[in-house]
Amino acid sequence: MNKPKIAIASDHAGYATKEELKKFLTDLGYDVWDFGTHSEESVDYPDYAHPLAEAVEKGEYPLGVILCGSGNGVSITANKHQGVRSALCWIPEIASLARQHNNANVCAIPARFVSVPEAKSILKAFLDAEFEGGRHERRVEKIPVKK
Ligand SMILES: O=C(CO)[C@H](O)[C@H](O)[C@H](O)COP(=O)(O)O
Repeated sequence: MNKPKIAIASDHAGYATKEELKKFLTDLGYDVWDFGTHSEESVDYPDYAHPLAEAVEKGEYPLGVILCGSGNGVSITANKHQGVRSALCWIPEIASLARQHNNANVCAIPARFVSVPEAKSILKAFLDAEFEGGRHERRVEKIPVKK
């Protein structure tokens, strides 16, 4: 089966883990695009989370991975985009549920609170899970704010 293209981004707090996850994903056969940042120099997470979320929103990437210290800054930013469902994933079980029940398309990882091996396990769980549909489909369809 073809593996989906994956977008990845972080701020400075997530940079080191992002680099490890890029290698991990590439070794698993995924086609990965890095939206930055490209060093540990202090940056502002929206400058990286918005471009990734725009690309996911446009359908250029079906899935994204974003990292910052807590995972909250990047996730809050990404969720401002219609069609993006970013979930804060700190253990593999939550990552699986984010796909199975919420059809999350962006996995937000708190880089200052998980080790690199934990981050890999979280991401693998996210990627291996599938949306279950059914009652969850009805709920996910109710998420967007109706104008
Ligand atoms: O936005 C965040 C909090 O939700 C991220 O964890 C950032 O990475 C963090 O705020 C960066 O903090 P720093 O003190 O500027 O390194």
